[in-house]
Amino acid sequence: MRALEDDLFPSTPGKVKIERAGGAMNRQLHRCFASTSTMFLWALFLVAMTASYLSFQSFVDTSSKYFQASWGGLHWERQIRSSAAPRRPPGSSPNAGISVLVTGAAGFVGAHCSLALRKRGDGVVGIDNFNAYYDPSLKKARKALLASHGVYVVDGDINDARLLAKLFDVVPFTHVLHLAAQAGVRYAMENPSSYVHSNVAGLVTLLEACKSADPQPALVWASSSSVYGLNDAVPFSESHRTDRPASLYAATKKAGEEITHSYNHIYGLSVTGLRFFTVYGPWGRPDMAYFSFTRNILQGKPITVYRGRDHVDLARDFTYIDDIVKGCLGSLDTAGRSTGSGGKKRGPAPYRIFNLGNTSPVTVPTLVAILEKHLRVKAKKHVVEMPGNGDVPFTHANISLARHHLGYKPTTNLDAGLKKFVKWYLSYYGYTRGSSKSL
Ligand SMILES: O=C(O)[C@H]1O[C@H](OP(=O)(O)OP(=O)(O)OC[C@H]2O[C@@H](n3ccc(=O)[nH]c3=O)[C@H](O)[C@@H]2O)[C@H](O)[C@@H](O)[C@@H]1O
Repeated sequence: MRALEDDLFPSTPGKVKIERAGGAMNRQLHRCFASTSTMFLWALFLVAMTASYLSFQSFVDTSSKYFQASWGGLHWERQIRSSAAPRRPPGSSPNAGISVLVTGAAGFVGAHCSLALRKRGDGVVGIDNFNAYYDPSLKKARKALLASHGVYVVDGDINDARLLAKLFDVVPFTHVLHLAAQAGVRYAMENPSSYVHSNVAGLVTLLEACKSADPQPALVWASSSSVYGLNDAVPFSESHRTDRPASLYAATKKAGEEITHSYNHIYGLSVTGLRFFTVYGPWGRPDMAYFSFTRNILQGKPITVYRGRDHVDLARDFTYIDDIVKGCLGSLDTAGRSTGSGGKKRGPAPYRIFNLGNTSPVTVPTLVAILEKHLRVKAKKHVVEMPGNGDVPFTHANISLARHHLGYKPTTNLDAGLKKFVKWYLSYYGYTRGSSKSL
């Protein structure tokens, strides 16, 4: 047995060695195990530390976001309520007065409409994201002008569903005048996603808030003459084709018309879409031709005048801001009620589309000649073929429908309107006739 044992487990130095080696190995394994478990504990400790650090960071982030948020809090809510309260002049009906949420209130048309609504005693709350598409200081100046008339403009984005829900929570708005958008026909080739972000995603976020609000507001919003695209039947009438947009900008505005229709159909939201025709005037948009031409002419810089095929001048149905404001307010006043509440439709609601134009197109060279006259400076014109950038050769509005339903009747021609614009421009940018900055 022993021999067998010795055979099987020979008492050899090797065995002894093995035994010794096994003991050393055990000790090593033990040590190794001990150090592994120490390492494991350390790792656990580190993971726990990292996790608690991260959750502390996220707490700090969340709370600092909360504390830094430009909206929220009791004081903010008081400002919103006060701005939204109609203040009809003494003697008028106590029930009169609507409460309007104006998106894009620090924009050109938004600021003018907000002011006009406030002046006639309606409640107005604005929202604007003050983006840098053009000089935000002009938007801030418009905001300051509105503030001096008691209109509060929230610094926020229409894509912020929480902010919109909060606004509808604080105020039962009767109307939404939706003017926030990524504007500009040619910029769509440079920054296409900004058009989808504001004109499609932002619109849907706003519609979701409107449809869920109780009461549901009536919506009036800015579409565009650009939806007529390649349509060449003139003057452009609401019954004409709008399925051939010439630019992404136009396509997003056309999409907006379809999207608002679906919300009207499903949720009973009252919708009025307004197709604006090249709106201009004081406090205007620096990216538009009349504005940038004025700046360049005054600075002695050349202007680029596009010309259509076969040397035909481009023409626009330029529409003065005061006429557009009347069309917007007329739309708010005649918008039927939304029928739904809390996201449920209770019956059919109005869906309307109107052209808001001037009905007398003017060529771009004539626009330049009028500016030269009012500025008393000759322009350095650089005439080039119209690049394929989404521009259409002309626009011309038929406004019969708006005249009939809104009492819309434009009264300012391009010469009179540009005279007012130039007066504002010179004063706003500090030009005085005869001074060093003079004409
Ligand atoms: O009516 C509309 O739907 C659109 O009107 C304007 O678009 P647009 O008519 O292109 O206005 P401008 O950018 O002021 O251009 C007016 C005319 O001047 C021309 N132009 C523009 C810029 C320039 O450097 N040179 C030039 O000849 C354009 O081709 C166009 O014929 C607005 O910019 C859009 O936001 C709006 O939706």
